[in-house]
Amino acid sequence: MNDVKLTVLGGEGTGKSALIVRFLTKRFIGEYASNFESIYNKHLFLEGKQLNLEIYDPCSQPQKAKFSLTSELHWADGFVIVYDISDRSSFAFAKALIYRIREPQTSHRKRAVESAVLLVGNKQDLCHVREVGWIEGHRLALENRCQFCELSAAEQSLEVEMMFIRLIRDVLTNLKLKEKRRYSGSKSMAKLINNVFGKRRKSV
Ligand SMILES: Nc1nc2c(ncn2[C@@H]2O[C@H](COP(=O)(O)OP(=O)(O)OP(=O)(O)O)[C@@H](O)[C@H]2O)c(=O)[nH]1
Repeated sequence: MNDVKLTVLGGEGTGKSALIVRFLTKRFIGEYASNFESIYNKHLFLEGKQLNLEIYDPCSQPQKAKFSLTSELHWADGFVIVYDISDRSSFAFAKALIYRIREPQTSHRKRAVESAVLLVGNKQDLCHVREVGWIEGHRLALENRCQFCELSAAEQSLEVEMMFIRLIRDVLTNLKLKEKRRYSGSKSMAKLINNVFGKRRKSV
């Protein structure tokens, strides 16, 4: 069984818990406890594989969230970065998070392949008080090799599900790529050893 680990990050009150709960239960409750962190588990069958999905919902710690994040960055295979389309400051925060994830020393220290990231503009039902345009979100995502969508955890169950599935598919593609690189890496090492020692043996 493949393990897929996702972390949902974003500013305070952007709807991180609402999105996770919507995905897991198809329900929108309205108010969610925000003073403790949780890891949710779900078994999924996708692309012919049984998956053990873990979703980490950190409690809101705005100071910490901005620049430390070290354990989250090492734990997760993929990130959902959430902002609220009716709150510009949450977009600035999402931008800082994306830059942190894409910092060269973060993305290359441990990883052969970049983490999958999906930027979400939540609360689309509040578009009458919109402060962040669709194009801004799209551009930020494009410039940082992220997927992008706008949706409403409050009103759209299917879209929320499709958003998570999209990210999980990206994570699976990355895992395959990593496996392929590891395999071709060990193959070229074997070839190198064979060239060096094989040739020597012939000339003795
Ligand atoms: N209108 C609207 N409200 C939403 C939506 N999603 C979440 N909310 C509301 O936004 C508030 C915050 O939602 P949460 O899911 O607790 O947000 P959070 O990011 O987990 O919050 P913290 O953990 O405190 O940072 C709640 O009152 C939700 O009901 C949405 O799509 N539309």
